[in-house]
Amino acid sequence: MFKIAQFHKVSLEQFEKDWKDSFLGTPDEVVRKVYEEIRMPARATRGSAGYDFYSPLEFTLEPGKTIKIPTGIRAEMEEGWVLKLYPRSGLGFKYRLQLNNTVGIIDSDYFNSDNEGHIMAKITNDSKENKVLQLKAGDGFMQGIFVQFGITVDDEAEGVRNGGFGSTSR
Ligand SMILES: O=c1ccn([C@H]2C[C@H](O)[C@@H](COP(=O)(O)OP(=O)(O)OP(=O)(O)O)O2)c(=O)[nH]1
Repeated sequence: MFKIAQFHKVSLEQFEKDWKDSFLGTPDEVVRKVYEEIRMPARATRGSAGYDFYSPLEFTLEPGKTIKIPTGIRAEMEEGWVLKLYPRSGLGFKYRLQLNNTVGIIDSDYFNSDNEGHIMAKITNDSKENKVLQLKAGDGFMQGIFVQFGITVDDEAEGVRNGGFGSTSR
């Protein structure tokens, strides 16, 4: 096993900012309680590849609907590794739960961004059978897998990331 990463919580200040961006008008004390109860991602078994990410809130997602979840989590990892995010298989099977970006790519240098490398999850219930997804706070909804990658022999990338979602072409 390669022990190359560590999950952390983002700061309360960063969490409040990103939470209010998704859920405008949430009272401060509610955001603080959500923050305190954030569960760190964990593997279910010794042989599991995926770290389950747990929902910080209870929510219902009708077919066709989307939600952006600030996870409260940042991932520190060695260079040469990437954290890939996927829906939990069970929810994919039942509800065709999708990440809007199909697979979430968390770069190792996202960790030092101004937003602390706060991992966001945008998910959609893509059920074709009209199934309504209901999750409680603390339920796993997504899994993250650390993967090692290579680069080309003539690679000269030297830029420094700050942020995500198109940040490197801004
Ligand atoms: O589901 C996701 C996917 C990405 N990110 C963050 C981490 C990642 O390091 C950063 C940029 O993601 P990516 O490289 O996939 O985005 P891009 O559209 O190629 O933009 P960039 O130019 O910032 O690389 O956004 C998330 O928080 N959640």
